[in-house]
Amino acid sequence: MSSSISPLPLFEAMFAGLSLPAMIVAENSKVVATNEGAAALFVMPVEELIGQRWAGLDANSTLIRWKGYWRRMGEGEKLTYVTDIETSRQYMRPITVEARRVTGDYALITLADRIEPDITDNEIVMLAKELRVGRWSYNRVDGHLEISSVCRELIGIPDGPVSKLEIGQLISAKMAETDFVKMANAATKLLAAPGEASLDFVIESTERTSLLNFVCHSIGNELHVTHLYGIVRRRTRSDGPGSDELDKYAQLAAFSVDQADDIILWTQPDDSVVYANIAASRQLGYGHLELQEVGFSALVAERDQASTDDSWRELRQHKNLRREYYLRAKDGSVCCVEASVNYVRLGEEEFACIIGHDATSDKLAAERNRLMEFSLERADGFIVWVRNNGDVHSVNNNYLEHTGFTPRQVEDMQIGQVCLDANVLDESTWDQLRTGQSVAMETKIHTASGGQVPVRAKMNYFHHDGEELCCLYFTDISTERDREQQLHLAQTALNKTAECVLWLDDTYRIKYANETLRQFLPSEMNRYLIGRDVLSILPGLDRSKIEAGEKQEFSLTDKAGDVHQMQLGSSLLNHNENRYYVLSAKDLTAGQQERDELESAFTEVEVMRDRLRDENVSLREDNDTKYNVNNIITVSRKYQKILTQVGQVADVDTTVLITGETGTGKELLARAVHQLSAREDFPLIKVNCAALPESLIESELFGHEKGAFTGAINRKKGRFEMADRGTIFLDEIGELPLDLQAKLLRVLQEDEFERLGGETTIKVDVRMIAATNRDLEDMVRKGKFREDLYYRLNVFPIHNLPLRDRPEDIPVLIEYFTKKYAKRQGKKISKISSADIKRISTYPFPGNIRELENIIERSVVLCQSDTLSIDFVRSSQSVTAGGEAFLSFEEMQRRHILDALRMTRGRMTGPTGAGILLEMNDRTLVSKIRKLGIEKHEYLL
Ligand SMILES: Nc1ncnc2c1ncn2[C@@H]1O[C@H](COP(=O)(O)OP(=O)(O)OP(=O)(O)O)[C@@H](O)[C@H]1O
Repeated sequence: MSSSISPLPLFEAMFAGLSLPAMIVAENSKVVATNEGAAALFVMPVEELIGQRWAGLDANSTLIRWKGYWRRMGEGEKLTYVTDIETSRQYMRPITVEARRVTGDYALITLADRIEPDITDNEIVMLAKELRVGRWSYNRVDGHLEISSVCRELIGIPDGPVSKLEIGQLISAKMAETDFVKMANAATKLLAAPGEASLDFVIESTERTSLLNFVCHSIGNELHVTHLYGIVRRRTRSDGPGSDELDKYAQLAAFSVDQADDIILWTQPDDSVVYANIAASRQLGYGHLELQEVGFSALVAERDQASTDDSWRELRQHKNLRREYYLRAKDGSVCCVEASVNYVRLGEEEFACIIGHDATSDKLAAERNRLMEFSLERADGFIVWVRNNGDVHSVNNNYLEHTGFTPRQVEDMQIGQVCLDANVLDESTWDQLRTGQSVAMETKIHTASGGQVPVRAKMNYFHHDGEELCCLYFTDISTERDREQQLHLAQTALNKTAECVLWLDDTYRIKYANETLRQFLPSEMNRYLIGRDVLSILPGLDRSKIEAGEKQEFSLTDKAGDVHQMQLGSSLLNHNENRYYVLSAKDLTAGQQERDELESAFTEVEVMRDRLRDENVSLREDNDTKYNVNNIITVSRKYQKILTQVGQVADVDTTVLITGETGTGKELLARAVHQLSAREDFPLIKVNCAALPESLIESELFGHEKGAFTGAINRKKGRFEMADRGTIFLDEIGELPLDLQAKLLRVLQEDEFERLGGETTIKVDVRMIAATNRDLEDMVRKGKFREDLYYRLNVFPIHNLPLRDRPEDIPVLIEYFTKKYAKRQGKKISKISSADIKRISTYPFPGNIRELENIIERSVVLCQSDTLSIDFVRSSQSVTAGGEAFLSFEEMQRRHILDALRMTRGRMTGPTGAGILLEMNDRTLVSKIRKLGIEKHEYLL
């Protein structure tokens, strides 16, 4: 240091060796001394500076301003301000000035270059930013925490003041639990004693996931750690102790495993868990360290050391296994994990690396799907899924089975080919479906054979795989419709019958009353009829007779006050495990009315006859369907009563006994009962008891086991078994041998029997209808028919009328049979000779409708024109053997048998019977007599 003037001797000593730029300035602002530091700032020698005015060197000052500073310094104030000085190179240099008075006449000015510290600070910040290194420090003594902006950015801490607690919460939310535990452990160690730590962790944010490196130092004195500081930076290629490629891949692998969606667990033969990734910790609800503590056996239900050893043995052998584990989470819930278990050996150590995924929801979904499929394929309904352009998407099996379409045909189908109503799925229906409502309607669906099935359709909307679908669920309502119709017919018949019909329950309360009865009763009584005790309506009735099924007479006063004498019959019905009494009462005083009705029926017949007589009347196009129930043709009012009985009994499971002469249509009635019953969809099995050889009847009815008798080479089902759930029709029941009558009775009573040669008891659910043209009551009296069986069969008797008692049916039957046989024989017959109809109508028809049918069939065969002449001559009794007409073979047999019967006084069988005379087996003769329609009155005259 050098100076020209040295006003103060201390000056040299003060400035010696100081690099701090300084100068002594007098009150007049002249520099009286300075040093090398100051000279360096001004880039000029010390000598040049001395003598210059400070107010001039300070580029922003003037003498006046200097005077002002001087005065303020005189009041003891130290002045600090920033300004610029002009260097010898004429650059302005920013500096910070500190000035204070050192004596009365001088001031000491020290100068600091503002460029260098700013540059250094900025350089550090720039570097930190560039390298993405964040600084942080924590002063434990005063609690001050400082976090640099880079550090905040890397971790995701918002700007502004944050507390330690907030930082802890923020970090734990963004960090995997395993990492957070690692970091907390490191911090605990560093707070206990000075040291350093470096660890990697993953920060997850919505924008990205970053792998960061955290370096921390702690310093302090002998007593405690006072400071923690460190950096946070992004993990880069050159970071960490191993900076080679291997290390990079190891870190990437570790990261991937940690973050994988699959559950990854590494276990060892002692069932310890050495590693669990984030997904495993999260799924099982255990922290990383907790999992290591509890071990694998605590997670797997029913696992003990023996089963662990077995698993390890298997794993060592196969190296890779597929397993399904039910893992128990910390909260007790169980999840199903489908895993691949891999065997890994590192040196001496063995590991099982379990990689699996939570299959609980998959399993539930798969199970639900299986159940859905199962239900759909077994659904009674037909299911069709349709796209919103009308294309069929898919159908269920039931649809294919019932419509007969093949899956291939269905692929190209449109809704219009599925159901009759092509607009069933129009835009407005789709709109309605989209709101979540289901739409229902009745329509018909097409079958592959061109038929149509009436259905009820229910439509529902659903969205599947980005596609709009409508699920149409069709229910077949054809049986429902038929049944409704049948029910309607039966009810109408019941209401139209001339008899009053009542059903009572077993406490004699009225369950049903038909219209005919209601006509008698005053309206207020009608209103409350159902549920009332029958005696309160018909007080004259005798309960005990109802119970015994005996006939009784009582008087009934009608609403007009007229008294009617009624005859009542009753029968007991068992239906659906309930007992009912069916009462029917006939108005005996209504004889006149009946005669009137008969007369009007005759008039009707007369009209019809007239029409036919009216010169070869044309055949009508259709039979009057009003009288056509299951092909039973009649216009007779008397016959209507029989049909009413059929309607009454059809739907109750009662045994029916149909009696009547041969050929009157007993079998037809039996079929009608079956068809109108709920058993209609099951078989009606007919057994002709007269036509079976005696030795085979038993095996026919009840079946036989293999080897039961010679010729029984196979096991065979009997008719009763075949009729299970349906109806068995025992025709000619009067011909059943006595021993079989006993067996039949057992079936009737207990619904069970054994096969011939068999020991197993077979149970069946069969409804029985029996028919006979014999007088069973008479047979009972003569001991030829079991009385108990007779009562059992006679629960609901229907007596069929001979044709001669309903001659009004003859013309319509002729018409019916003519059409039937003309069609069958491919003939065109449009008229019938009216003279012939007149002639034949007086014939007594011992063979009844069958005989008439045969006559018409034969006439149609012989018919050569469009007008039918009835070939009546050959059947007529008026033709004698010696007459011009040649007798038919049948008629000749008939007469021959009649002659034999007359000779034996009607005895058919046995040593003095007609069978011996005719050299015919008794059974064949009986059957023949019946077939030919030979009646008692013909030979017992
Ligand atoms: N009302 C009717 N309408 C049309 N056809 C009838 C009618 N009644 C009977 N038939 C016909 O007459 C023939 C004889 O009827 P069915 O066999 O039912 O009589 P059946 O009384 O059972 O005779 P059998 O006692 O000899 O067994 C059958 O072809 C039947 O179709």
